[in-house]
Amino acid sequence: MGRYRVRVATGSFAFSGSTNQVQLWLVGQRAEAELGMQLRPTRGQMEDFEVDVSEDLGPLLFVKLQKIHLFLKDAWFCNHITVWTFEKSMEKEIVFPCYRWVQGDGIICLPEATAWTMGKDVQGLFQKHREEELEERRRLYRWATWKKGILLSVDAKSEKDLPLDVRFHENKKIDFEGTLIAGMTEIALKRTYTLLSSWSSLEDFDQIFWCSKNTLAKKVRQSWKDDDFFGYQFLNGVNPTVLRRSTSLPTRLVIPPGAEEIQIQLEKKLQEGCLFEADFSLLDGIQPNVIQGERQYLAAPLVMFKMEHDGKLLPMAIQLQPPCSSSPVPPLFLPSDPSLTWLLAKAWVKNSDFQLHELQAHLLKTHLVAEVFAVATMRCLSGMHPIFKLLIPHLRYTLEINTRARTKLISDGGIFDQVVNTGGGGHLEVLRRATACLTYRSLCPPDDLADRGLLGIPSALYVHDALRLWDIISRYVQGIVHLHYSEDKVVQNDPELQNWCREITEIGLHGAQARGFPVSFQSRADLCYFLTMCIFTCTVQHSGINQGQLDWYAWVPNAPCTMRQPPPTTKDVTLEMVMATLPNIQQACLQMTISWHLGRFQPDMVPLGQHKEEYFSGPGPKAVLSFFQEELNTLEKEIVARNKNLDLPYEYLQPSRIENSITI
Ligand SMILES: CC/C=C\C/C=C\C/C=C\C/C=C\C/C=C\CCCCCC(=O)O
Ligand SMILES: [Fe+2]
Repeated sequence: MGRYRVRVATGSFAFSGSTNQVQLWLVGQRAEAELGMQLRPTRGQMEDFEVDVSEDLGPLLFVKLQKIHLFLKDAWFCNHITVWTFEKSMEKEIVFPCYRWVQGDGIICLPEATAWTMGKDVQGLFQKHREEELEERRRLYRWATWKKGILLSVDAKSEKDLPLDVRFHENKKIDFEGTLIAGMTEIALKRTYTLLSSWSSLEDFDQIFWCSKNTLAKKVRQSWKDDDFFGYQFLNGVNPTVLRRSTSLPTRLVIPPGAEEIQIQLEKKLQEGCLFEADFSLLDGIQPNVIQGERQYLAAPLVMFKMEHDGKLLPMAIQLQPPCSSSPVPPLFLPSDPSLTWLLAKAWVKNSDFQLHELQAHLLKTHLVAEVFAVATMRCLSGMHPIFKLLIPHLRYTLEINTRARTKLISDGGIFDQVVNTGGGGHLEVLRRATACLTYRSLCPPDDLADRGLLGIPSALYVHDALRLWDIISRYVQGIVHLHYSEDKVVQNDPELQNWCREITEIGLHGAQARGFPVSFQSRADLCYFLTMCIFTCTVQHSGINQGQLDWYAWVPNAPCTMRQPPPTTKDVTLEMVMATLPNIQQACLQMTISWHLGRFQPDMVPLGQHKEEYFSGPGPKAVLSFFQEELNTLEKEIVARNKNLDLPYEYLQPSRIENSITI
């Protein structure tokens, strides 16, 4: 009974509006009313109207909507519906978030925005809605085993099989596909340009080093041979995930006869606590690719580093293959070796680092893990659930980019098969091995960085920024969790949440409880830690691992995607051997293009914490989000100020450059 003002907000990106008409209902605790109006939602518009309702609806619970079409079904992207009621001359605003496509002619039911756990709904007002919603979502988002031994993924053969709500919007799709076409055109031009020229010296890589490069890439081209630049990359480059402080000399480090001096030096550095290692044993025994009939080669190196007083990390020794009883002790390559020998040994390390970076750190530990969070969230948490509202902005576009990776990047005949030496199946085995040793601790920087002995190193900029961001995210998460869970018991008694946790660990992560992942949450603290890890992985960690592809991989000799000759077993290395080993022109061009495609700034990127969707209602969650944004802003300023004094600014974890979800 009374007058209602209704506002319908339509999305602003291409095709958000609809030529179809929309019918609305208001559903209250006592009755529901069909609003005798039909509107045609216009892109980017708020459409307001007032209606008089003769029945007493009671407190509003839902808005229902249905799209009516005559001929053409024209999807509509609804942002939200807002209703104002007038009671005792007081105006009350009630928001019904949608942020979804309204398709077909089914009726969609939008509950009011207040986040409710099931336990809070003592009258069971929303129970039926939640059950139906989750039943529908479980039908739409199904788990699939893409390859045995790898994390489960969403069931979609191509991006076209995905529900429209998780597809790229038109602008993102055009940008993604357009850039690929531009990249392929660039390769064709480079191939023509290099057709008649030789490919016999390192400087010949300059012939393709145009387009797809930037300031840092040019610096890499200048400095890639320097030992301190090589070491720097293990702290603050595209892959800061392999380095660890040594607590003893690695057992695989067998010292060959005549190299006893290096053992003394290593032991000294170990005593001083400044010996570090990067071990690529995970690659040992992986079958290398065969590209266009030519066998490629792989190594599984170990690099020992020392840290100088000024924070520089310098390589001391490189062993390219682990010792094996049937072969002579592998040589140790040293900075004192002939310059080309040492350079080739470092190039082998960087090729191995490329594999672990892209497959373990990037694909598995950000993209695929985030996909598990996304599928479990869609299957287990109602849109009314506070944790759904918290996480959903951090899951945008992840299912589509991962589906594209499975069809174009790591697929049969995909980019890995075409130009990477783990391609042709080895890359899947690396993913399997990395999955088998994926631990919860390794996804949580306070644990991971402590385990790797990397705390308290002033020159470790990734470490510094990652820990700051972890703390900021954890305060944000705590703010939201404490608003909705008054005590640990409420966490324990939340069936949707507990089911979500179990589905992630037992199903999506493939039985990861033995590796420390929880199967239930016993306290608010447990829950906050896990959610901090989820958001950190989907935002900070991915940005730290993804953006540098453009900078560090454009100059191909710095991180070759494949190696065409076996690793050296002696110190006699010639330029011919180096050039015959590094990628050929075609491989190098494709590496540059794909690195640019994946690492460049995304035009539609949403920075961390800056999403515009308002899933929550009320002042509490708004204040928590504002505080999060303030803290990010303060960190932004600190990082900018710090970077001003550095030769090589570390910008990947500057909050304005961190994307709110994994979209590329
Ligand atoms: C030379 C290869 C360089 C880097 C790529 C390696 C790993 C990246 C890891 C995750 C990226 C995730 C998703 C990317 C999705 C699709 C890429 C599409 C490439 C398509 C090329 C094409 O032929 O269409
Ligand atoms: Fe990525």
